[in-house]
Amino acid sequence: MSLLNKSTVPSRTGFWPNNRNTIIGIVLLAVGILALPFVASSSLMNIAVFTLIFALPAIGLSLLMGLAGQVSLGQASFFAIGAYTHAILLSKFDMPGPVAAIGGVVAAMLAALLVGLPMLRLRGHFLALATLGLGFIVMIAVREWDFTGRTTGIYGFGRPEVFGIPIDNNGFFFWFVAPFVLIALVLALNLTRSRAGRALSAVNDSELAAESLGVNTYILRLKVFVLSAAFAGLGGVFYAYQVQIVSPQVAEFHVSVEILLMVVIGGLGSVWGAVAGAFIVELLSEGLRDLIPALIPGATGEVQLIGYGLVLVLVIILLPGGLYQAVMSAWRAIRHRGSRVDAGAAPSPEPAPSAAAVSTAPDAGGATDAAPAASTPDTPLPAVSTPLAVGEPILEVAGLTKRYGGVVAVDDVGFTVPAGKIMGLIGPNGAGKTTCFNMISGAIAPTAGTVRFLGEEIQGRKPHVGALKGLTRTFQNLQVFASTDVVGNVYMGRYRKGRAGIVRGMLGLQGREQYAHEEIAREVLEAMRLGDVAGSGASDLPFGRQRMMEVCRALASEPALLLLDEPMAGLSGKERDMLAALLRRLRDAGLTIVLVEHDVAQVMSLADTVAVLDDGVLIAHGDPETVRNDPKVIVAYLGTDAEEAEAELMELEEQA
Ligand SMILES: Nc1ncnc2c1ncn2[C@@H]1O[C@H](COP(=O)(O)OP(=O)(O)OP(=O)(O)O)[C@@H](O)[C@H]1O
Repeated sequence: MSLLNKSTVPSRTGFWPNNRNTIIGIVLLAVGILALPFVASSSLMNIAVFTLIFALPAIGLSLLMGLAGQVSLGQASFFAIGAYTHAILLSKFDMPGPVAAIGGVVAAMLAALLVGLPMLRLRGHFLALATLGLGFIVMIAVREWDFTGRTTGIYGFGRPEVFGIPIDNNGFFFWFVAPFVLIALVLALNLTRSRAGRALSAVNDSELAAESLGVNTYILRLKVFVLSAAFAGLGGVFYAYQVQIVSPQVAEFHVSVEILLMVVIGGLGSVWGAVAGAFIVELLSEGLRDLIPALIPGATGEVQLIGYGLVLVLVIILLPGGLYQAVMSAWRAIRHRGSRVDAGAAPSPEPAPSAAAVSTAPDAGGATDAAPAASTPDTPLPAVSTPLAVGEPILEVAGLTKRYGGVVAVDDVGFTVPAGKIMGLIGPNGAGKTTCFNMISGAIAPTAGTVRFLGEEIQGRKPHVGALKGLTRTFQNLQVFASTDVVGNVYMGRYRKGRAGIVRGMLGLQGREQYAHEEIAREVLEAMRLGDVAGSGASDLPFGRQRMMEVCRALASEPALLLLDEPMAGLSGKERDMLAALLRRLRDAGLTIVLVEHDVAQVMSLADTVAVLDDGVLIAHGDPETVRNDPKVIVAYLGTDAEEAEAELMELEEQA
């Protein structure tokens, strides 16, 4: 079983991990680790051992902060829990080393579960505060509790042995820890590139969009928090072995700051960076230990913390992306220079237009002159799921109400959407259309009323509940996953169709599934004429193309019900026509669509039924012809003067 992602299905563009580079990196690191004890001085060996020990909690924190976007100020508490549990199991319960080590890791994970269960439901910086609090609780508890040896700590346990050989010098210990760090590194790298890792990044970019594609953000964050604690606990186990005494010092706040510094110096989100950061902080710590007493006679640990603080501030100001950013910039500069030299030596025949050039074409909507591909019946159509026969009720909304204080945004709205049909939801600005969508999709909870999707009540449930059953949406205010490219965004649409979780992701056992989903994402992009920008950064696209990309992302999920919130806003005329043609074809293929749109002419020509909201109230619902001629709609939607409104309607009809 390989620990690296592997698949017999190749990725066409390197969207998925470049295993070759990872393997080269790991092999170089392993060779360095093997050689170091032969060449390093004893002080360098000491730094190297602590680098490996602290690389473990740093890797864990980099997953939590860089990938999941959750700040923890208490990584030292999980490190300490791992160290104390291990030491106690060894010294007080005479447990074998491996069992005590597993005990240390499990105890750290359980503590994380206890803290994470309530805290990860909250948004913002609550986790940072909770972990800070946990850090103080652990520190005070171990200092005051007889069982943990109060200020003296736990000591008197043996060193590890491998095949009867005691690991009793720095060189051996370094080799003893190294395989665990290498494995942790590979597992973490695999995770960042896996379905779960991509989902975590997506949650970090837009929690709402990720939820709306089926990601259970709470559970995913909780899992990565517990995983991060497991890495920290393992680091604590090795620390206990190396130092041979576990005292309250290990749980102090400055240890958490050190680990945080490692991750920030290395570059948030870069697993390699966390290891490099661990080395730099250990060097720095050694340097500050000598430098600070020389500068300030009698200075102790607290002053060292000021040194860390200064470095942290400097890194954040001067190099916010850390070492990772610096190395990547240097690498890009070298490659750029290399390609310039090549170009000067031998001019290439016909340079292909770059994706970036395509994406930044002057046409704001990104439209091209060629005939819209998706409007022709022979162009491929994204798959849809059709759980019901055409005409059966797929979405039933009753008494839906949303109050914001005195404002009634949506007032007792009810309608039924039949499967395989398009329903237009129109109304003047502020009528309550988006609020309705938000309640149907689960983005907000209604004050009253019910939403039934495929016969199940989903009102007040998180968006992933409906999404997993096939309810997908787009957003009026675009929700782009800015940290990835266009195909990466559309791949996330496939989330509900995937199965691989965190463990499979870490073990790299999901390549086939990933590549298959990537292929589907590309096919959807091709069908929507976005294939040329598949590799471009999502946030580099012009507005109109970002909107189309969101539609692609929703379609990639093979929805049964698609909620489109103003999908035509910002699109060029040709793109609107293309989208309208595509929606018709999707409807004919069995997809149910609810469309909020200000382009009334398009809605009237597209929709099978139209519902009209005005001031939160449903004032009309029926076929387009009836709705168009409804006096309430004419007055409420187009103005108070009925004659003028009639004239405008005629104009719209002509346009349609
Ligand atoms: N979070 C909120 N707090 C208070 N009022 C809100 C909130 N969200 C929406 N509203 C109000 O609810 C009403 C309906 O807003 P909503 O955005 O649903 O309308 P809309 O029909 O989608 O408008 P538009 O076509 O301009 O997007 C508006 O009066 C709006 O100001």
